[in-house]
Amino acid sequence: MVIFSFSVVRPSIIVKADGVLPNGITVLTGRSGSGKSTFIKCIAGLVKPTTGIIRYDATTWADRDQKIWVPTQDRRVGYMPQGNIVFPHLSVENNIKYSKRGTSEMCEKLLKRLGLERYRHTKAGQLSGGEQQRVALGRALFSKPTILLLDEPLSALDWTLRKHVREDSIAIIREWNVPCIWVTHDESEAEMVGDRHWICEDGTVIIN
Ligand SMILES: Nc1ncnc2c1ncn2[C@@H]1O[C@H](COP(=O)(O)OP(=O)(O)OP(=O)(O)O)[C@@H](O)[C@H]1O
Repeated sequence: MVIFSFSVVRPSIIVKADGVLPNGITVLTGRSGSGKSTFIKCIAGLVKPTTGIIRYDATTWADRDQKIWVPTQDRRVGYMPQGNIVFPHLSVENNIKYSKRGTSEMCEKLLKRLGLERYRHTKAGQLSGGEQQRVALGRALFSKPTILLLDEPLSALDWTLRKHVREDSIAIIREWNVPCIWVTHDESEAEMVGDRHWICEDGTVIIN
């Protein structure tokens, strides 16, 4: 279980969060610039909080007072950033195996579950947007991460693809039973995706 109580001071905003991430899918919404990405980057180990702590079960990932900082590669988080989500010149299989943390068996299972078996040797850049999204999800799930952090996972897709990829992604996340934060600024998506809904308002993550 991830427990956090931290702040990040930015020139434009102070991002603050205090809570516990439960199992299931937690949707995080909020206006552009409200601090959503900064929040999940702190959990992922990509941004250092200015003050406070982040713990995963008995392990401290960050503690500013004690000067503890566990880098992202040692947290085993599945992080899917906004924007360019695949390595276009690598094959689908090598994209999924990029972290080298999982097993070949795990990769096979993901290729099958994500409907990507026939593309395993295809360069990821040659796939459609929805297929690339599934490759990125596979990469994030490879090695069964402790938590999954998805930053606007459907934003690159057109409306017709969104529904399909959204439903597929939710089903796979639930099957893999990994706690997930799903960031979106689309309110209708928020209603359809999560078990609970957190809101980021002017930097403060409001936990329900
Ligand atoms: N590395 C950085 N250095 C300084 N300021 C930053 C940095 N990263 C983000 N910020 C600022 O912090 C604020 C919050 O940014 P963040 O990306 O977390 O917002 P967001 O809610 O995810 O926005 P969006 O929905 O547009 O992606 C913004 O004002 C942004 O300009």
